Amino acid sequence: MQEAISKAATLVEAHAYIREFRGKVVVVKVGGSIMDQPEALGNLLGDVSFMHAVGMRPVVVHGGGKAINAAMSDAGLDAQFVQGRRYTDERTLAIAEHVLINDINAAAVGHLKEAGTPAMGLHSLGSCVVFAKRLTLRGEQNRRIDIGMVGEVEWVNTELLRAVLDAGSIPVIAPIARDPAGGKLNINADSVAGHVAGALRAEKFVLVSDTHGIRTDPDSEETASTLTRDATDGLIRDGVIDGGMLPKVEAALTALGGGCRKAHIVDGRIPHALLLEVYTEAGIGTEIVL
Ligand SMILES: Nc1ncnc2c1ncn2[C@@H]1O[C@H](COP(=O)(O)OP(=O)(O)O)[C@@H](O)[C@H]1O
Ligand SMILES: CC(=O)N[C@@H](CCC(=O)OP(=O)(O)O)C(=O)O
Repeated sequence: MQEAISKAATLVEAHAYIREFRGKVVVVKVGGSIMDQPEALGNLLGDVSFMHAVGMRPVVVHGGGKAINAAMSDAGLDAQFVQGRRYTDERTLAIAEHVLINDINAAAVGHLKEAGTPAMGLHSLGSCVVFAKRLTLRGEQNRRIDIGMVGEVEWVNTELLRAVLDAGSIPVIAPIARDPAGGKLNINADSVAGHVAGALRAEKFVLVSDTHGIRTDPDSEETASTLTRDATDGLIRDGVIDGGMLPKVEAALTALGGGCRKAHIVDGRIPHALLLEVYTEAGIGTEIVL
């Protein structure tokens, strides 16, 4: 009986948030890191379906870095990353596009549809909503680093995204962009998601990854519940935030700078991490604030 009563209390707690967030856009970035667990993607998209059912307007942006690594290894190619971005030559781009769109995007749309939720894949092999120019990274002494066919977002087609949302469907975006000449560029999925969240002025931007949040100490697993831009700058300088966390922090700041209200990094290995973040008082993970 006590268990049943506490379930009802959870529903009552969620009710206030359901009302607050009805009609609001939430951009959910699903990291490739959680796709190792066979059930994880389906479970997470089950939560996204729940959000849709209670009136939010979710937009999904997915990665797939680990699956691209595996496909590159099968093709005899070594994966190389610079500042969290994959060095991308023509063969790598073709592999990334295939894995991201034919495998992961199709699976994500399939999971949502199976859960009875309308969803539409938006990507470079169909209706693309992300347009980019070539990214130049800077290294020591401001030296230019060429990482090949990698893009930085210039423009997001919010009109098409809003049309899909208005039709009651969930846009599912893969991180390959088109450039002005009609070519294609590989983009880190966090960066795509940050620009989408900013351009849509989303209520929330949730990056779902394989860490409890952002570690603030190299010798401990402890993570911060909130971090300011200045604090993240310091942690990047000290090397505590590095690798795959760099584009996440940058994406959160891009989203907030564009007018998104809140940005969080949560652990997709925790069941229902997304629902805990959005619909309970406690929240989880790390919130980044300006
Ligand atoms: N300060 C930090 N706190 C947490 N994770 C960090 C930090 N710095 C680097 N990382 C790394 O970032 C990884 C998440 O990035 P990534 O592997 O690209 O995930 P995803 O596939 O979800 O985008 C973590 O697993 C961790 O190894
Ligand atoms: C340029 C670049 O790095 N693109 C990424 C796109 C996928 C991605 O970002 O996947 P995760 O979210 O799983 O890391 C890549 O090729 O891995």
